[in-house]
This record gives sequence, structure tokens and C-alpha cells, in this order.
Amino acid sequence: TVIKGNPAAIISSKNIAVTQAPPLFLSDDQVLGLLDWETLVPAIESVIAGVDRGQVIQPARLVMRIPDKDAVVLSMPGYVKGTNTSQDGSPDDSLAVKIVTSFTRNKDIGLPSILATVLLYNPDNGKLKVVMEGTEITKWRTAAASVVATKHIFPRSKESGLIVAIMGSGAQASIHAKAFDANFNVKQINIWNHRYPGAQDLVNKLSSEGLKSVKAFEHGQDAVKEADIIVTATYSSVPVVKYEWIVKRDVILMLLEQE
Ligand SMILES: NC(=O)C1=CN([C@@H]2O[C@H](COP(=O)(O)OP(=O)(O)OC[C@H]3O[C@@H](n4cnc5c(N)ncnc54)[C@H](OP(=O)(O)O)[C@@H]3O)[C@@H](O)[C@H]2O)C=CC1
Ligand SMILES: O=C(O)C1=NCCCC1
Repeated sequence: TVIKGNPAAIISSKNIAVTQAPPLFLSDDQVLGLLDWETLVPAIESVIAGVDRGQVIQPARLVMRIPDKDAVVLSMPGYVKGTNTSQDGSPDDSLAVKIVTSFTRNKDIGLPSILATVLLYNPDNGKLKVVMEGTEITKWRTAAASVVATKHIFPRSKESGLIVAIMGSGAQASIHAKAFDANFNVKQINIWNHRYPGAQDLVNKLSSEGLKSVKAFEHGQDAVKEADIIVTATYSSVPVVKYEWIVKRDVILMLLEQE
């Protein structure tokens, strides 16, 4: 069966499952083509509110470690009870499982450390609808959650001129810089990495993509000194920010880490 049409419409339609169609496969590039902050941030905001309202089933994720490969596999099922109706008139509930692999040595072979797959099911009968590469959506949704948190708990985010410090220069550092730039009025983004050239490379990349006022820092303390928001996005097993470095009283600290 050839499935034609807009992947977004296909994902939201339950009919493909009923008609015995095989699951749709979406590559990361196709998923990326469907992602924008204007849609994603309110969606994440609504799901977080749904947790509070009891509309979300989200058990603790299963964590499997593979110590000799410095790797972790995370399995994350989730169900969201819809609040609207789909095109076919049924509730727009969602049922999915995300599987994330975290191989910290992947950098050496040019692969992202975090790779993900999302399996999307018909929420009424459990039939598999879509298999999608989930690496991009995982990156974006993590940063979107930081945007939502900032919006709700940091009063100065509504004013002009946020200073954001990002510790790390990998995938999460990059997407957080873009997310804050796109969603807030940002005065400066400070990037620190344990290897300074990594911070310089990320600054060059972000600047070439149009981000203004992005600066690399050699010392973490200098990067966080003036910051309103501090995002730690590293694989460090020791703290990369010291308490005494934080001089402002209402700084928000986002910690991204695996289990
Ligand atoms: N990617 C994702 O979607 C998500 C990631 N996370 C978490 O965010 C964190 C960063 O992930 P991600 O950006 O994808 O990973 P990357 O591999 O892309 O980046 C890792 C960053 O950590 C730095 N780093 C590695 N080892 C150390 C160390 N020993 N001390 C200090 N810094 C170190 C790396 O620097 P260098 O390369 O110079 O060594 C790099 O800047 C991880 O804890 C991950 O589990 C959380 C949610 C989602
Ligand atoms: O998707 C998530 O949630 C992840 N959490 C920590 C490790 C990377 C992915």
C-alpha cells in the first residue's frame, strides 16, 4: 500500500490503522520538516498541564545500562487523553512509546550520542500506525520543555534582554540556544564547554545560522556570572556550575541529564 499525503495529517488520522495499512515510516528529516516552535511549545505546555489534570499516563521510564559500552537504553511509554476531536470525530488521544539510546562514545564515529525512535499506535486498538526516527523530536521537545519552564517560573523572561548561559556544546546546547533565541527576547547567549574549541565551534555554527550575540567562554564562572538562565547540557559526572558562581538571586537552572 502506498500512503500518500501530508505526514502530519496521516499521523493524526486513525483511518490508516483501520484499513490494515502498514505503518508509516518517517525519517528524522521528515520529522524535522514538521517541527516548529509555534506548534511544539504550546503542545508541550498542554501535555505538562495534562499531567496535572490526570489526562496523561506516564510511568517512570525503564532504564537499561550497558556499562562496558558507556551506554543506556531508555524506554518511555506514554498516553495522553485528548481534549479535542480528530477529523473523523473521535477523541484525539495519543499512545506512543519512545525508545532512546545514549551512547556517549558516538561522537568518535560522527553519530549523535542520543538517538531515538518513536512508535505511535492507534489509541483505540493498539495497532502500530507510525514508526519515526525520534532524534530530532527528542532534541526539540527537551528544549521546548525548558522554554515552557522558563515562561512559567521566570518573571524576567517576559521582559527584554535575557542572558542565557549554556554549559556544553553538543546537541542539547545547540538546540537550547536556538529555542531561547526563537522564543524569548535574548540579549546574549554564553557558551562554555570543558574543551574550549567545542564552545568556539558551536558559536561559529550558531552565528552562521543567524543567531546574534553568541559568545564562547573559556571559564564556566565567567559564562554564568551575568546569566538569568543557566542550562547544563553535558555528560559530566561532576557539577559544571558551582553554587558560589551564581550571584543573581532569581536565576533559573535547567539540568539535562540521563538517568
Ligand atoms: N539529545 C537529547 O535529545 C537529550 C539529551 N539529554 C541529556 O543532555 C546531556 C547532553 O546531551 P547531548 O547534548 O545530546 O550530548 P552531546 O554528546 O551532543 O554533547 C555532550 C556535551 O557534554 C560534553 N562532555 C562530555 N563529557 C564531559 C565531561 N566529562 N565533562 C564535561 N563535559 C563533558 C561534551 O563536550 P565534548 O564534546 O567537547 O567532549 C559536549 O559538550 C546529556 O546528559 C543527555 O543525556 C537530555 C534530554 C534529551
Ligand atoms: O527523551 C528524554 O527524555 C531523554 N532523557 C534523557 C536522556 C536523553 C533523552
